[in-house]
Amino acid sequence: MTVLIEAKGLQKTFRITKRRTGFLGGVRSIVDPEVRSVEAVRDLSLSIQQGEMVGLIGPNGAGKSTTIKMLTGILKPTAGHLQVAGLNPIQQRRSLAARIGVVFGQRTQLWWDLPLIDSLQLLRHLYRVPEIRHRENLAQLRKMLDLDEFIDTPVRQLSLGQRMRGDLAAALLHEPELLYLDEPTIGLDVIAKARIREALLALNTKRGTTLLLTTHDMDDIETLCPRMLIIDHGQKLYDGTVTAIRERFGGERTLIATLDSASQLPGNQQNVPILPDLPAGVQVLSSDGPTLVLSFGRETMPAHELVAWLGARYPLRDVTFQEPEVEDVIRRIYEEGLLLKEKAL
Ligand SMILES: Nc1ncnc2c1ncn2[C@@H]1O[C@H](COP(=O)(O)OP(=O)(O)OP(=O)(O)O)[C@@H](O)[C@H]1O
Repeated sequence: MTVLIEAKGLQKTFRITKRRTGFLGGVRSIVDPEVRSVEAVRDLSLSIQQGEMVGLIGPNGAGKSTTIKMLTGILKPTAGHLQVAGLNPIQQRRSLAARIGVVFGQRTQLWWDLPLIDSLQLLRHLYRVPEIRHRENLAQLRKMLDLDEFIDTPVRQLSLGQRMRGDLAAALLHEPELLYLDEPTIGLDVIAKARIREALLALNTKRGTTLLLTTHDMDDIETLCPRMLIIDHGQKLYDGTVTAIRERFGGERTLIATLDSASQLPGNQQNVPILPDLPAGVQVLSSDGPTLVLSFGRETMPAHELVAWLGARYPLRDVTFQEPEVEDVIRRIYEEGLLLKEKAL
């Protein structure tokens, strides 16, 4: 396995000059500036192998964009060691540009007034791609991203989803081995999101392209990224799978049991059924006719034991389980600072 991104103790501190108010304040700000430091990225270490698909998530201001900008050579780290594709992003920025592609969901690298095809032709010269290679590549991308229906349309007239497919094509024309995507599905409808995700998966399987994406959409992570990095306050707080984080912080699971319709359960005043001798850690949340909704902790009781307990006492017709939504788990992690607390211990 080849390591494509290697960062050790990466640090980025911005120095911001605070402006004082009023005329005299303005003069004082020039003579005696008040400087404040923002530690956007702190002691970040990570290693990404060729062919991986990694999601970078974190709340607003966590340090995601700053990290990506350092990895692409746009920003110089304040401290730490960084190698991308065997290169130093700052000292070898031009060589690195030929090996990576970048897509920003909120910005475009296409020429607004030109038909998409013209932008895709122009980029050949910017990236200095030989003509034959460019032609073959463009043909492949037209097919993979379904560009033909709008390739002759000026970029300003494209829908957001079409423009995003155009931007992806633009970033892939020089066949980068590593693609950074910043919010690739932002603002897209469900169908357009699905198309982008399909294209990214195809890119990874067919070309073996390594993907590193930042997103606030947990569906992007669930469909695309076996590995997820969570950063907050500039620190890496988690590096692992979505499943594992759900197991650690997912809290209660839900069991929906449908009993034989004839069975009657005695209820309390709020009409929530009372199940005598309910095992510890299990709670009745609600009921609707023969359907019971129970919550139970994943540590306190294995799911099959709860089904066996119910089945021994009530005529069961059907059972289904619901895991907490990853979206909710991540929201709790941010709001309650769960990983930050762990790191501080
Ligand atoms: N050029 C800059 N000058 C000063 N401070 C900056 C600069 N760029 C980012 N910051 C600060 O660094 C911190 C991290 O910002 P960054 O843009 O990396 O966060 P992010 O995780 O990408 O956020 P979002 O999800 O909102 O895009 C923030 O406090 C931000 O205000």
